[in-house]
Amino acid sequence: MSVFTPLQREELEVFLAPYGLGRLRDFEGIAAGSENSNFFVSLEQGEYVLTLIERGPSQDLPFFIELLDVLHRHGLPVPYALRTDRGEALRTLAEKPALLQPRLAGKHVSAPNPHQCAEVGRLLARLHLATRDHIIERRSDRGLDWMQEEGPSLALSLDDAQMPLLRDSLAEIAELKPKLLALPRANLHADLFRDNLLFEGSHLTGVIDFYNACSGPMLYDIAIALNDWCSHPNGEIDETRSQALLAAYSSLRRFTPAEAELWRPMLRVACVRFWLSRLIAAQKFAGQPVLIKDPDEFRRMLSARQHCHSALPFAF
Ligand SMILES: Nc1ncnc2c1ncn2[C@@H]1O[C@H](COP(=O)(O)OP(=O)(O)O)[C@@H](O)[C@H]1O
Ligand SMILES: N[C@@H](CCOP(=O)(O)O)C(=O)O
Repeated sequence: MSVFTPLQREELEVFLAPYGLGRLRDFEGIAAGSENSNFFVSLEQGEYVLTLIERGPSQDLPFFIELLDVLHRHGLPVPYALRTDRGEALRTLAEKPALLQPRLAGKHVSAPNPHQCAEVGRLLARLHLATRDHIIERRSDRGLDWMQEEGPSLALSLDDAQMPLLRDSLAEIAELKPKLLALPRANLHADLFRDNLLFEGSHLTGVIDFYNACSGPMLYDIAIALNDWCSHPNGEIDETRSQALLAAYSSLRRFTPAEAELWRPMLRVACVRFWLSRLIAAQKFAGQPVLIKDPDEFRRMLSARQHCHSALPFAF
């Protein structure tokens, strides 16, 4: 699944020629992923990934290209867009916007250890430090406004046991929104899940899938990552992994008192965001051959975040 647009060898050869990376050796569609068509492409000069953008805000592609250029210049292992001999990054193939990027080494980790969580924390801090002084503005299309728009009708579709949890969380978001939006900002990955990072052992070798990247409160990015990297299956936080991630982050950027105060609510906001998007996806793609992630994972997490004791280290 997830090659929505198959490619012929001849059209790919024509597309690749202006990059000057040698002849096409081989290519294959990538089964993982759910949004775009991705291909591993082997050329004489190395290994690459070709992405055809299938859906989503294609008018925002210049934002993603610029952000990835900035992060690449700061030494982060990101899939920046390669340029042709005419300097073009964003091109067209099979009538879709197309980008060629370096193939990053490594594999996804499904059961992370504390060392890997510390790498995630350092990576996030580096991403935020690289962008906070020159933020490239992009409003998230799944931000607080979106949660407030989509949440109430989705709450009505839940059973009586689940509805109050979502309804109360939406009320908390409405109450805290001005404070949340006033937190220190930077560019965010905003989807730093396990399936968007690559590792070789405990060494982080790649961060991919920037299509949710935006500008916003850094704390939100940390909460999104921590929920996915440091939770038990029942939704409770794994304290060892969580402390490893937060300590590594704060060794590069210290947390502020406002961030410390809003940390637990922010963990809940990050749960609501993905609970809602998974509920929507489950309704929209029901019965279709599309990877549908379990919405209930975030219901359990949100429930566990009602009474969690997680705290940020070293806030001043
Ligand atoms: N630059 C890259 N280097 C190595 N692997 C990549 C790269 N980009 C994508 N992949 C692989 O392709 C898969 C799907 O990519 P992803 O960006 O998550 O797709 P989608 O946008 O469809 O969700 C990833 O899980 C990863 O295995
Ligand atoms: N990582 C997310 C999927 C990305 O979010 P989306 O809103 O762009 O679908 C998840 O695991 O739900």
